[in-house]
Amino acid sequence: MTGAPLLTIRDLSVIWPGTERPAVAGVSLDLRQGERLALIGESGSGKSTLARAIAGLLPPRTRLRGGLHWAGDTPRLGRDIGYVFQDPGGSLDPLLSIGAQLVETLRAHLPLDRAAARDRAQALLTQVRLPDPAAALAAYPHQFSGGQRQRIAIALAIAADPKLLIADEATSALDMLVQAEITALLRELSETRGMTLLFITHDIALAGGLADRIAVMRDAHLVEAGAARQVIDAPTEAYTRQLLAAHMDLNGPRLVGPAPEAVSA
Ligand SMILES: Nc1ncnc2c1ncn2[C@@H]1O[C@H](COP(=O)(O)OP(=O)(O)OP(=O)(O)O)[C@@H](O)[C@H]1O
Repeated sequence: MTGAPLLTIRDLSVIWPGTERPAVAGVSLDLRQGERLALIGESGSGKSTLARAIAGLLPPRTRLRGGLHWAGDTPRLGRDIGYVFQDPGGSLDPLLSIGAQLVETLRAHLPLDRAAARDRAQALLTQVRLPDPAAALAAYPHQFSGGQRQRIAIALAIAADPKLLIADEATSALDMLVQAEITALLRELSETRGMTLLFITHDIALAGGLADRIAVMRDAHLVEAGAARQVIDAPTEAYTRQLLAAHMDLNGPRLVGPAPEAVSA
């Protein structure tokens, strides 16, 4: 179930340093507590820029207009907001064991001694379904597959129990089977923790299988936002219909339905 607004975005525009054209232009959108919102649109439409604005991850000289209004205190990245990037390498230090990275992150945000942090690290690796979590604590990032590294990056992102997790094309570099597994994991984590999920993808089918609501961006603007089923079954915008048609032609999986793991063969 989704609840009260977590974040209200009003007329937000973002211009990157050294550029003149807004990468996000006049976007208004609400993010509700506990919901899964998919942000879709083609490459360059402004999805990551919007996500970075929400996470406070834009460089200092970025020009920002309009408002981001949080319910409660302004959240801190890493503590209240978790961010998972397309390339898990961006979040993982190749020279540190997985256990050391998780313990460091946990102790930076929570009042835990080393032993308690290590127990919590192992529990997190269990939650993201990494095989043999105890052994994984002593291993290094290069010893894992791309999908496993992404599971570890997700464990790091949720370590401090954030209220919002942003998955920015987090499954795009993975093959289809692993992509479905990671998407199912993100759904499960958001459900069991009551954590809001902002899922960014250019894949409307993936969005439909995961999200409560879908927001569609095109050329820096938000062109459509609504319940996932409504956006997919009865899109109001020609651009959304184009995105759907492009996917239909690929004869892809059903667009709205149970999580991928629950679909019978
Ligand atoms: N670091 C940056 N400096 C300057 N301009 C940027 C930067 N990052 C993105 N942009 C510009 O902002 C616009 C929106 O890009 P953005 O990455 O937000 O789109 P996107 O929809 O997330 O695309 P993709 O799916 O390829 O990541 C593009 O014109 C892009 O060139």
